[in-house]
Amino acid sequence: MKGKIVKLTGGFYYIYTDQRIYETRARGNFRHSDIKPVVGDIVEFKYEEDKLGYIEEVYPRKNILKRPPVANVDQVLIVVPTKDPKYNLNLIDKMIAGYEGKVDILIAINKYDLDKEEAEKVMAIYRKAGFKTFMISYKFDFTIDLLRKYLENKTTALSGVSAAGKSTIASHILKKEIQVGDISEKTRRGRHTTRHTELLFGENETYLFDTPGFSSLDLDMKADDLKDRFREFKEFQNNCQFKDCKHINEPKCGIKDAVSEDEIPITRYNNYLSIYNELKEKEKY
Ligand SMILES: Nc1nc2c(ncn2[C@@H]2O[C@H](COP(=O)(O)OP(=O)(O)OP(=O)(O)O)[C@@H](O)[C@H]2O)c(=O)[nH]1
Ligand SMILES: [Zn+2]
Repeated sequence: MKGKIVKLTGGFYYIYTDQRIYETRARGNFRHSDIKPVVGDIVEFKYEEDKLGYIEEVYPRKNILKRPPVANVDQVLIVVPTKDPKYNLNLIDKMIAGYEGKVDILIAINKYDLDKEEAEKVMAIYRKAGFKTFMISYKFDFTIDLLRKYLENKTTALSGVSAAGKSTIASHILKKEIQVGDISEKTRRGRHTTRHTELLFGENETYLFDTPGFSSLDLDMKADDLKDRFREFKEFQNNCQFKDCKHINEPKCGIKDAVSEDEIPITRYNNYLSIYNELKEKEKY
């Protein structure tokens, strides 16, 4: 049978086909190959009534993301919490660099009810950098209604730190109940955390991957390629004196000029430098 993996938990895959979910274990070809089925994969599987099924084959993927580990995605929605926990722009820019060129990116500044001014500040940075950016809160329906339009007829992976509000957003977008965490006042950490990735769906062909949060990220790329993962650099790089300008120490750099003229957000440029250095450091070993 052919179906789509909608959930992976405890070594079992849950496969959806013909209005039914089948439980299987990954087996066969996979044991010794480096293809590991992930949520979102279209697979061929065997199943007999009252027996655990198994996956035989993974169909070619449109794409696959490392973080979160999902396949066949149209876009990612990066969820940035305004507060509780406060956003980390360095991590956001790293996430963006990881996705850029692979999959479309949307950004949602969440929990803006907690500090509207702060949320507007962050939104301005990403709008200026050229991203479709939303300011949302489940407390204001119209913000969710607007976002929903951009998620219809698409498969979207939610991505963001723990307690950013991914499950809350999924639940309001899909108008379904999904267990979400309480912020524990003491630790400021989400108490219920999503531990597995699951593909959820709602009206108008809206598919969402709710995924576990993460707090750090290892980028898999060369430091010298990082500049191509900052989309707003493109417009200004022709002003650089050197064709292979890294926009760091070179004289007459179009990117540095754009930063000082406030055409490129300074936080984006500073994070470019720090991620660049981190990648260079890794290349030494
Ligand atoms: N004030 C406010 N709180 C929110 C908002 N969205 C989510 N929260 C709260 O933030 C906490 C964490 O939300 P979750 O939806 O569990 O976060 P998550 O990103 O799914 O977290 P993980 O599953 O751990 O990755 C919960 O207590 C939510 O009620 C919002 O728009 N405003
Ligand atoms: Zn330059």
